[in-house]
Amino acid sequence: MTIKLVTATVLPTPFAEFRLHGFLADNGKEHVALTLGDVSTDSPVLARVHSECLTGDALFSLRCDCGPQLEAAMQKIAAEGRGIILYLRQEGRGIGLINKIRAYAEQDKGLDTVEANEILGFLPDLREYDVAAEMFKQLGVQQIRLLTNNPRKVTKLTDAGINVVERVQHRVKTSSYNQRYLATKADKLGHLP
Ligand SMILES: Nc1nc2c(ncn2[C@@H]2O[C@H](COP(=O)(O)OP(=O)(O)OP(=O)(O)O)[C@@H](O)[C@H]2O)c(=O)[nH]1
Ligand SMILES: [Zn+2]
Repeated sequence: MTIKLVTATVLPTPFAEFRLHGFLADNGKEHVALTLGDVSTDSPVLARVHSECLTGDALFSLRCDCGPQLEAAMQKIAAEGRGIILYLRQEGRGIGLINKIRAYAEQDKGLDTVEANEILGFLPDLREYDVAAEMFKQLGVQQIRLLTNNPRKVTKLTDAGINVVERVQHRVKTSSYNQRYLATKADKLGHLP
């Protein structure tokens, strides 16, 4: 897998004026990184590795906690004045948008998120993080403090060669709609409460 940093620009947001870096991978996928401040010094950088969730990030879905997690990451980084968000295009834990909608339809019939993936013939989580390691490297990021509740993500990023020096809890408010989704993450996917 090779990925190239193609271009960068300023991205003003309600939280801070970030820098937006556009990457193109050799499989045609386009990924982005948002940075604030100088992330290339050796002091550990507050970081979020966020997997695309169109429904949660853009359509305000209450089925998951992705949108509020993205917003909270931007706020926390703005408050520190330094940090990075990798926005990776691995929708639906890697199964893609249409398959995620299929999985939601199975969940409507009573399955949990893991069972729904399995009935469609997918492993529960197909995400890969080599691309993240390469993006951090190209932006000069040496050590990160990772915003996540997912210890498997820490392991996978470490295996991909990223120096995760700290896990920073990244819990957001829950609702009645995403309670089962969060419970399944804790029970079956090893997420911390
Ligand atoms: N297959 C599938 N993917 C889902 C479902 N709900 C959310 N997702 C995807 O899950 C991804 C986010 O992963 P999560 O498991 O919520 O969280 P995480 O990134 O592992 O851990 P955190 O860092 O704590 O957020 C996004 O790509 C979502 O599109 C679902 O029901 N089925
Ligand atoms: Zn989501």
